[in-house]
Amino acid sequence: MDSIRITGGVPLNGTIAISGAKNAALPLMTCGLLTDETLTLTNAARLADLQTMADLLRQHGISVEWNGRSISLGGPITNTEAPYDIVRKMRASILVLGPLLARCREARVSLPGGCAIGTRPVNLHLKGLEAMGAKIKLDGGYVDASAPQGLKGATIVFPFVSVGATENLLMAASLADGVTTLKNAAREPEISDLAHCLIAMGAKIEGVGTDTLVIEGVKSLHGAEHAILPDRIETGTYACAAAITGGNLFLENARAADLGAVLTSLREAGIVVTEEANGFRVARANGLHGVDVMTEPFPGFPTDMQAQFMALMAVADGASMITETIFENRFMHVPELNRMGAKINVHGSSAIIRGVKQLSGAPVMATDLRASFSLVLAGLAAQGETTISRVYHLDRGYEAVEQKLTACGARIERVA
Ligand SMILES: CC(=O)N[C@H]1[C@@H](OP(=O)(O)OP(=O)(O)OC[C@H]2O[C@@H](n3ccc(=O)[nH]c3=O)[C@H](O)[C@@H]2O)O[C@H](CO)[C@@H](O)[C@@H]1O
Ligand SMILES: C=C(OP(=O)(O)O)C(=O)O
Repeated sequence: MDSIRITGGVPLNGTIAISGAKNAALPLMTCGLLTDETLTLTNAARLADLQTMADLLRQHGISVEWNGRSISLGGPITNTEAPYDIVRKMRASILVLGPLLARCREARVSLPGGCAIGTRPVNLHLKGLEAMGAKIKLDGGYVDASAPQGLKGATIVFPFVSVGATENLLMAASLADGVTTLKNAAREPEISDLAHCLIAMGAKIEGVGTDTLVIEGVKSLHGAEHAILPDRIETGTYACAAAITGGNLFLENARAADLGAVLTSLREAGIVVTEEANGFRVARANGLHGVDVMTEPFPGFPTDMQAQFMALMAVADGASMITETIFENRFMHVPELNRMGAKINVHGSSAIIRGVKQLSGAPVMATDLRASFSLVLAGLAAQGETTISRVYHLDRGYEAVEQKLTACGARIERVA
């Protein structure tokens, strides 16, 4: 298993090109199940999770061809089962359920199970599909779903915001018979990106970007070409890298509008963020102050930025409180940051961080994707050497980490 070794203490300076978003690419790839014609996605990052999704789609009979940064997907579907061996690697695999059911009127998809950050049930996905006429049984760890007469439009009011359930039902509704209304839908930029791709494929969707999506089902969808939006979480992560090292980074392709709450918190902490053509610049001018944040659905502060922001707060002047409201167990990075000299206490869903002057390098272990990068950030700022093991978590969602950071002055290498 690979590890990453970092010798900290170098301010990062230069340009980092932001890749296409993992969390947009995964649902977009499942749109390949909605038509036999070719769907081409450009600006795709080379990430382990996209490879896993490619493996899953191939298992359904879809051809998946990479050409540089483009992925071309083409039908027909020959198998409607999503097996445990692939689904267990990546929870986003559940996103094949809606498209398979809408297209083939049946699907058997392994239940994804929990993960390091929480139990993560899929009840909202299943209830929504049932409201659209699907019959669902749980059998041997699998969701057995069928809709012999096809899916029907329905009004679905989500009791709380779910990104994945909104995506699954948005795709299913695009091919259902009649009008579907999704209320209290997620408003993440990745949902709008998915809606724009579906519209390019011939779907009829209104309310894009709002919490009410109205979808008039069509008989069939056609091929299209769609550019995946830049990764707002990768952007926020490298913004924290500039801030924590006292550096100055231009984040190329980054979209400030997708990062409102993160940039507000960075500015409150004393970080200078300046919009420029085709991106923005993040620099630490003077101090770094502790600020409180609470994770919330978009447009609030994203849970996927919580661990990285905590690493930054670990070296801020004064105390801060970070409250996690989305996942019940997303503080696995705390003991590892504390091993590097941070002073963080967890009380229920909040962490109290007392900033320290300096972290010190240590061997630490990555527990999930964003927790991994919080340790990279801590390592970049720490005195001495940090070795992070289990970096396969990092490879799920960050492209070319060592190359991007080395080009800006970091001393970081992968050790096989
Ligand atoms: C591939 C992808 O895009 N992943 C993102 C997606 O995950 P994902 O789509 O899994 O996250 P959701 O928005 O669905 O989850 C939000 C909360 O709702 C709960 N829940 C969700 C569905 C359900 O049927 N029942 C239920 O109880 C979850 O356990 C969680 O506590 O959004 C999360 C929240 O922004 C991000 O952290 C993930 O990076
Ligand atoms: C939690 C994440 O991803 P996933 O939903 O795929 O586990 C993430 O991207 O931070």
